[in-house]
Amino acid sequence: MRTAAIVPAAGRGDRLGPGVPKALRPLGGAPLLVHAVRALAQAPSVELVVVAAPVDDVHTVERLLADFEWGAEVVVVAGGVDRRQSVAHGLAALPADVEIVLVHDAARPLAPSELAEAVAVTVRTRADACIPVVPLVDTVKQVVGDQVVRTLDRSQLRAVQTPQGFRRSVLAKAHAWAATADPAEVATITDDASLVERIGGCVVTIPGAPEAFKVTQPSDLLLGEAFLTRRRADGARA
Ligand SMILES: Nc1ccn([C@@H]2O[C@H](COP(=O)(O)OP(=O)(O)OP(=O)(O)O)[C@@H](O)[C@H]2O)c(=O)n1
Ligand SMILES: C[C@](O)(CO)[C@H](O)COP(=O)(O)O
Repeated sequence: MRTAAIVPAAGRGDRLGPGVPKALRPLGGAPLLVHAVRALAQAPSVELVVVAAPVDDVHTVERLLADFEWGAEVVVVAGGVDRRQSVAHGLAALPADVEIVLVHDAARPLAPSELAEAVAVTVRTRADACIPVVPLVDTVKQVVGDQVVRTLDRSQLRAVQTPQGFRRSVLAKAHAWAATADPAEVATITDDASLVERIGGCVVTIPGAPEAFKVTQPSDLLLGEAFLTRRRADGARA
């Protein structure tokens, strides 16, 4: 089954602070987007990577990505006004013969290619949709204003990462629902798996990876540099 990956990369990175769009900010000497595309292209199942770039930066991103040998076809499309629409633009650009789709944030640059492959294999062999998850390490409370309403049972909660994987038909149906549903409801939905849940689809989980953390605020770049330093040291020893 032909597998492709969509990389939503059109966000501004407001929480990271002023600067170029987040996907183009450097980590260990290369833009976040380059790390993310490299990991996907190195996953054996992935034959095509579609990047949804900021509308004003499509040509910049095309030129940036053309400088590398990827081992998979890489194409760039214009992103949308939010993450969901960027993924929808990527979906619209997929060739008809793609049957499995990974969706992976450019903002998770260090997710291992082994994780992408594990997600793809899970969808190929036993699921309509698969997401990597990690347990919560903090106690979690529901709060209104500054008042605690209740403490949640964290043993049943998981933090969700990307790449998320889907049968293409299921992801397309979920996005078609979102395109016609109440915009207020859709605006509360923050990942593709939630869209699939919303149409009654079954989503399975596999263990995520610490390296698949999301770069959201400035301290996350420090964490990323530390992971890269360790990765390079491990590579030099091997
Ligand atoms: N219109 C948008 C908004 C977000 N994204 C992508 O969705 C992923 C997850 O979004 P997030 O981490 O929230 O990125 P930003 O929207 O850039 O961050 P912020 O909310 O701080 O501006 C990122 O890879 C981002 O580039 C996208 O493709 N198109
Ligand atoms: C898709 C995601 O990374 C899964 O955890 C997350 O929902 C993106 O959230 P953001 O607020 O758009 O960064």
